[in-house]
Order: sequence, then structure tokens, then C-alpha cells
Amino acid sequence: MRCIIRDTPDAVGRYSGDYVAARIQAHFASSDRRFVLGCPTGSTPLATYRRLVQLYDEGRLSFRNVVTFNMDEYVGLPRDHPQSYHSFMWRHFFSHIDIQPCNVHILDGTAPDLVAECEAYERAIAEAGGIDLFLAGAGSDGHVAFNEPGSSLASRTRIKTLARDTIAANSRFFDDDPAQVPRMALTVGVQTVLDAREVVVLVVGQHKAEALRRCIEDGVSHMNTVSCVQLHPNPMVVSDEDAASELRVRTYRYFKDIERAQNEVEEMYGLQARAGAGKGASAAVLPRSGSGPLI
Ligand SMILES: N[C@@H]1[C@@H](O)[C@H](O)[C@@H](COP(=O)(O)O)O[C@@H]1O
Repeated sequence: MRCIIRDTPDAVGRYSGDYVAARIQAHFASSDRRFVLGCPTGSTPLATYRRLVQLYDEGRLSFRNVVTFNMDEYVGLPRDHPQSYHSFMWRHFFSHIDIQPCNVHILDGTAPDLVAECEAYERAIAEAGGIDLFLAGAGSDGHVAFNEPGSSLASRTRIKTLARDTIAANSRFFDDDPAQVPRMALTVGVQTVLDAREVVVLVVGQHKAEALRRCIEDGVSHMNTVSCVQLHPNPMVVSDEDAASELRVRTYRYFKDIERAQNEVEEMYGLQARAGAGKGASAAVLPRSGSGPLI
């Protein structure tokens, strides 16, 4: 596992935005297949989306051949509700880039048959060729998507009842009134996340420090579903200093050493793919190898 630690949430967004852009570009340099990106919501990925929009505005990145699958959606909120994840994604990301609306996939929490909706979502992911890179956030209780503590590590897209902690945390978007927060959500499962070719988890803020510590230093646990990344062959966590503040000094230093060594090796062997090539992607952001020798 790599854990990249940056000073601020903005720097986390810049790093992860550049990283996602680089993976998209590297993909199109060698493949005609569309790139499939898994997208989270929440405050954490906002800086990443801002960076991706900036790269698009500067003409350095295109989403024309990118397909997206969002992680989750509230049950019962219509798409046009201001707090639906559908609205969130168009407000903060999709309406600012050249993604084709037909390539955007977000679970429909108002579908007449929610079980069928979840099954169809898994099928759609498979038909798209699987997810190339799943970007994820984490709740302060360590959940990923809406896989609350106690979720099966083998879970797939399904209906979930939200935990009280999550309802309390998300009530800030609902007039600070927990009663307005939907009690249930549709969410990709832990296994859906693990099936992605690459997983990048963003964690920022002091209130996530214990969750990050458990994710990295404790074992894999269904009580802290983001710890599932330990089972993935190609995971990366990008955190700010605050979120990293509960890591042991030894752990923290080791991740810093890995990053330094990785940079040296990439420079030495030219593994930083050159900008570029590719349909819809002209660019000079910093592509890195997804899995380098030191990961
Ligand atoms: N379902 C979402 C998660 O996908 C997200 O990671 C989490 C953290 O949100 P934030 O980044 O705002 O702390 O919130 C919600 O529960």
C-alpha cells in the first residue's frame, strides 16, 4: 500500500486530481477502451474534482471517453433534490467537464424495484469492462461508500440502512436536522470496490485520524470497511497531515520513505509516463505508474 501524505486538503485534492488525470491519460495512450472511473461524494473529494475541472479547463484533460459509476445514493430522494448525490455530482463535477451524460451512472434511489436497480448496476459495471480506478472517501467511523460498520466484506451493490453516526454526520447537509436524512441508501459493496483495478482512498481532517489509523495499522475489519483496501493488490491512500496524525511515527516515516524512494526510482527508470498521447487527452500532468516496484 502507498499512503501519500500532504499538508492540506487542497494539496490532497491536487495530488489525487493529478493522479487520476495521469491514469486516464496513461490508459488512453495504450487502449481504445473507455476509462471507467468510480466516483465518491462528500466534502473530501471536492478538491479533487476542482483539480480535474481545472485540468479540463486548461485543455489538458478530456472526459469524452470516460465512463463513471458513483458509489451510492440515498433511497427516496429524487434526482433533482439538492442533496441527492445525483445533484451533487452534476453541481460539482459533471456539468463542468465534457463527459457524455450517457456515460454517467448513478444509482436511482427512487427506482420502483431497488433490488433490481442494484443488480442492474453491477451488470452495468461488468458490461463497461469493470472499474479502472475507484476513487473513494471514508466516513469518520471508517465506512467506505455506505458500507457501514458490520457490512460484509464480500458485499455487492445493495440497499443499506444507514448507521446513526452517518445520519448525524450527514445531517449538516439537511439543515442540521437528522430527521431529514434518509434512513437508507443504495451503495456499491465492499467487493464492488475491491474489484476495481485500482483503488484510491482520500482521507482528510482530524476527525478521520482514528479511522485512517485503523485502516492502515489494524487488520482488515468489517467494522471499518475502508480497511478492505488492505486486500487490494493496488491501493493508495492520500491523506492530509491532520488525518495522518494518529499514525505511529514509524508508520508515518515509512510512508514518507516509500514516496521518496518511489520518486527516485521513477526518475531513474523514466517510469513517469510522458504526457499524453491519446484520444481526448492532451496533457502534461504528472502521470505515475499505477503500481511501481516499491508499492
Ligand atoms: N456515502 C458517503 C461516503 O462515500 C463518504 O466517503 C462519506 C464521508 O464524507 P465526507 O467526505 O463529507 O467526510 O460520506 C458519506 O457517507
